[in-house]
Amino acid sequence: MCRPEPARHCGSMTLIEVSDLRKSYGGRPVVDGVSLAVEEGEIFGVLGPNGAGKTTAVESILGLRVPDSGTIRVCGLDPVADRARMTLIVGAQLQESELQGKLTVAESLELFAACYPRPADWRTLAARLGLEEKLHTRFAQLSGGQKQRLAIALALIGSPRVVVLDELTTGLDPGARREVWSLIEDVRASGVTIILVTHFMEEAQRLCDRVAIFDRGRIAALDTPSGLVAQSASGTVISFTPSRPLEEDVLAALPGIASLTHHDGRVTLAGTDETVNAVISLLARNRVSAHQLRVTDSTLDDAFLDLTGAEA
Ligand SMILES: Nc1ncnc2c1ncn2[C@@H]1O[C@H](COP(=O)(O)OP(=O)(O)OP(=O)(O)O)[C@@H](O)[C@H]1O
Repeated sequence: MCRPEPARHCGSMTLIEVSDLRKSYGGRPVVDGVSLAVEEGEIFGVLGPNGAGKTTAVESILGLRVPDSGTIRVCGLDPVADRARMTLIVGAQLQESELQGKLTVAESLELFAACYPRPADWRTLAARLGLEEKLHTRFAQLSGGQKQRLAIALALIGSPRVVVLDELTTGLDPGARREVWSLIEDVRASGVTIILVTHFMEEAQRLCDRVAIFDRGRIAALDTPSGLVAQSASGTVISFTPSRPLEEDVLAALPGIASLTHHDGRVTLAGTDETVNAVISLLARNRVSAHQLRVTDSTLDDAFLDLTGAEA
């Protein structure tokens, strides 16, 4: 069995291996041949539009759903056949986790700690997650952010080697979301491998070492956040209002150009760095000045949109 190891060894060892995973509901494939590998110590992001199969895939990795076919190994264990040993290695915060409303934070932590042979010290964990002041508050009285912190604490109580966080920050205000992000970074720094299912591009960009973009049950792309952005068809966008009109066919022939639009006298071109340089030379050659010149790089949002056709 894998033993917990405190240091971060990103890329040193494959901890989770999924090969050709398939799952259908009512004859409709919702996970359709997914293969991926998660390395020890990384934060692996799972993104995708609603219904793309993210939760089905992740809950299959946890052994909570039985795949139709394919293989999954977590630290060498089969999540379904080795369910008991899996629970000692993997912690999870799942979508819409709810606790009995009358349980206090301390009671919940104590109760969950009692389920594991080598639990983390729940008081230390509560302090680390900023729940010290709330130990005697009932679950029903906690704010959304405090409930999420408790969910992270409960996912970590068994000293897991891998933790799965599904839509951890949905429903949180931007301040609470940022606080949870730094908690996740602390958890990663302590050597825990994290699978993070999220709808927030900023969250994925900030936290994830690699991201799999799911679309209709398949992985549409798998790369680092910056690798995905580089794959985006939008590339670099330059927009400006020229002091006098430029010839359409000259603009359309610029190197690396992916798209050209005009709106209210404003020209917008998507392309590459080469396109931007060519636009600047063209303007200079023709003694045309550019008002409100803006150059922006595409973001993970653009990559998501290009790859799935859906708004993040
Ligand atoms: N137990 C089930 N029975 C029938 N259909 C299901 C079941 N679980 C999921 N589905 C269907 O499978 C598809 C994928 O669902 P899943 O929850 O895995 O998607 P998701 O990518 O996590 O979506 P979201 O971002 O909305 O959480 C959806 O169309 C869903 O309705």
